[in-house]
Amino acid sequence: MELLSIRGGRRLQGTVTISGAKNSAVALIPASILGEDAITIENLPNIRDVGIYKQILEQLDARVVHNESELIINPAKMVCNPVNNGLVTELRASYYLMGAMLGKFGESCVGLPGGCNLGPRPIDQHLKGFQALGASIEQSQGMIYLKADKLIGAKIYLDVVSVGATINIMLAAVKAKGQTIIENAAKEPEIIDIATILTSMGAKIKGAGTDIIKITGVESLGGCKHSIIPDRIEAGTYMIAAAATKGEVIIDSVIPKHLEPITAKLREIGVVIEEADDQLLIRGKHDYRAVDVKTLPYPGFPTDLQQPITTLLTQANGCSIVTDNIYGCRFKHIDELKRMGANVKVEGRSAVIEGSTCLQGASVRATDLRAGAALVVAGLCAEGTTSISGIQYIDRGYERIEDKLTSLGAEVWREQTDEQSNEQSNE
Ligand SMILES: CC(=O)N[C@H]1[C@@H](OP(=O)(O)OP(=O)(O)OC[C@H]2O[C@@H](n3ccc(=O)[nH]c3=O)[C@H](O)[C@@H]2O)O[C@H](CO)[C@@H](O)[C@@H]1O
Ligand SMILES: C=C(OP(=O)(O)O)C(=O)O
Repeated sequence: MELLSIRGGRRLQGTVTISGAKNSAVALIPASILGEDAITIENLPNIRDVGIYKQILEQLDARVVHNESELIINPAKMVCNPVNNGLVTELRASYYLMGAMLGKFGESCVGLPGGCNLGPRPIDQHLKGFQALGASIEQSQGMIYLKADKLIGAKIYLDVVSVGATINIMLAAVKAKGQTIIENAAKEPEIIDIATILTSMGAKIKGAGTDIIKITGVESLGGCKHSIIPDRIEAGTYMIAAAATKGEVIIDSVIPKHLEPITAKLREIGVVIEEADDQLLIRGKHDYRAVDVKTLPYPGFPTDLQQPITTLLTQANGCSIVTDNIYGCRFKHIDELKRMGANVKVEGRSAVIEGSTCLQGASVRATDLRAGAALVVAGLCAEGTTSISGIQYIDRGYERIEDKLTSLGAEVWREQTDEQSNEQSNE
């Protein structure tokens, strides 16, 4: 079993460069199959989810060339086979193959997605969108089969604001006949990123980043070159880690606007933050205030940072309440934080944190990606050594985490133990 071990208590200092966004990368890759020509994706994060997507496309006979942070995808010879192997359950974003293959071939047969187990994660809004565009839907043995003789633009009102459904419907609609209108669309920066690549390929999309997106279908799409936006969740994680260790860190290559919900909350806690063009300077303090955090769709506070900020709030004086309005069960990290001495209890969809606590190193288990991030932050500010198992989850979304932290002065290393992992799959 592989462990990530951290000897805590060191202030993080220096500069960390943020990679391209995971949640963009895993949508840009399937978006690339919609064109007739090759697509080049730059600023690609070197993370596990990207590696898995690359394998899935290769199994469908797309030509994929990967050079460090660049991916070239040529879908010319791609085939419309069922995608039913274990790979689709390794990540959430495999659901984008449904929309992308439906848009490209008029049909798709894809297994139900995996991704972090955060409680129920239905895809009913994706399916409602495909159906509105004219697709028939059959579900059997964990596979969703979609087919449309012709996709025709439609007006689709999403019952819940969903990142995945918004992007998936865009992918299916860019080549549909006529106009598609997505109402109550998600507004995350990653949605704009996907609209940008599709537009560069020749699609007609208006309103991405607002809650009404209008897509006018085109006959065909071509190739282009696209650079992925910075990962606001990776950036937020390093901002929180810098604050938790009372460090002084420059978060480089970011879009500060995308980080506003996080910057505002950290300032409320007492962290000093200075903004420059594409950098943020985080200056930690010794005294933090307890605050309440409520996750919401963008531009609200992101659910993907709910777990790491819970760790930071163990270092604040008083009682903080962190409520997850997106995933009410996203609290598997709490039992692990308790092993490290945190005084936290879960009440419904909230974590109630009494601080401040001097965390103690322990052996803990990452049960999902951001639970892993929360435990890394805890390990960095704890006394003694913390050993985290389940690091395949952390590797889903953080590029070279131990190198980046080491360059900031942390003592972090990977190690193999003889112990067998009793990890189940993501599901
Ligand atoms: C690959 C990717 O981009 N993952 C992100 C994406 O996940 P994902 O796309 O799965 O999340 P959604 O935005 O779709 O989910 C938001 C909420 O809507 C619900 N819902 C969603 C779809 C649906 O058809 N029916 C339904 O009820 C979900 O259960 C959840 O409560 O957005 C989440 C919310 O910001 C992030 O945590 C994930 O990191
Ligand atoms: C929940 C996450 O990812 P996914 O949707 O890919 O499981 C995440 O990035 O925190």
